[in-house]
Amino acid sequence: MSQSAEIPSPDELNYVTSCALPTPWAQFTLHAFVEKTTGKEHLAMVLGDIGNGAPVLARVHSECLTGDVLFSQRCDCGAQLEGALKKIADEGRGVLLYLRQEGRGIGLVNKIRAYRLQEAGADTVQANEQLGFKADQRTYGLVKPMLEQFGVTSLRLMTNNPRKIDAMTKLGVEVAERVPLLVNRNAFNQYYLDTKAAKLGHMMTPLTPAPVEDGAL
Ligand SMILES: Nc1nc2c(ncn2[C@@H]2O[C@H](COP(=O)(O)OP(=O)(O)OP(=O)(O)O)[C@@H](O)[C@H]2O)c(=O)[nH]1
Ligand SMILES: [Zn+2]
Repeated sequence: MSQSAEIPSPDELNYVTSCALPTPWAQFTLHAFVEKTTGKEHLAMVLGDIGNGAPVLARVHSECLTGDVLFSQRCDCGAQLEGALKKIADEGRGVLLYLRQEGRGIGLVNKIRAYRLQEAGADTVQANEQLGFKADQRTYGLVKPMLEQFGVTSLRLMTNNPRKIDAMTKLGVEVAERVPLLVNRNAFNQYYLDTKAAKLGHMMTPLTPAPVEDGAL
């Protein structure tokens, strides 16, 4: 399980350009970056004044073509993407980084291989390992220079993944608050979500409100 957070040298990432991106929930600005060594195109969707120093509502989202685009119910990615954009729109301020590390870093075709192994009985971690990969091959080093582009140093991070929070901290990006993103648990993904909680440490229990003291109401 590697989530190393090496900071790439500044010349590994090019900021290229931006455009308006109207969505059903708000009009974002879409910013394009290119990773020099791989040619991978990474994106940032920005809403409001995020460079004013206050912690920014943020989602660091890893690509999941099957969930984000093809409506797959095998995972929670598409619903998390939509939920995060809606939350940012509700607040009128925030950023979503869309990182092109499909399949926890193993790529789309290998993820489909992994799904086939899961249909034969492996869980999501075992399937990666049977293919010769670590459970999670992602890195988050690009997050720092992407956020620096917008003057952002502190996040209210929408995630259930404690290792993502650790990775941000190691990069020198403050996580001022974790905002849970619990969406779309269904019959097709409950084993996957339970495996993430059991083996990858995801926090899948809803935060309960603090108990109300007697006489407080
Ligand atoms: N290898 C593999 N990758 C998967 C599988 N299901 C989803 N993914 C990928 O996992 C990534 C999303 O990882 P998650 O652990 O769901 O989410 P996370 O971003 O780490 O955590 P959250 O912030 O709580 O959503 C995306 O890149 C998906 O393509 C699977 O069964 N096998
Ligand atoms: Zn997914």
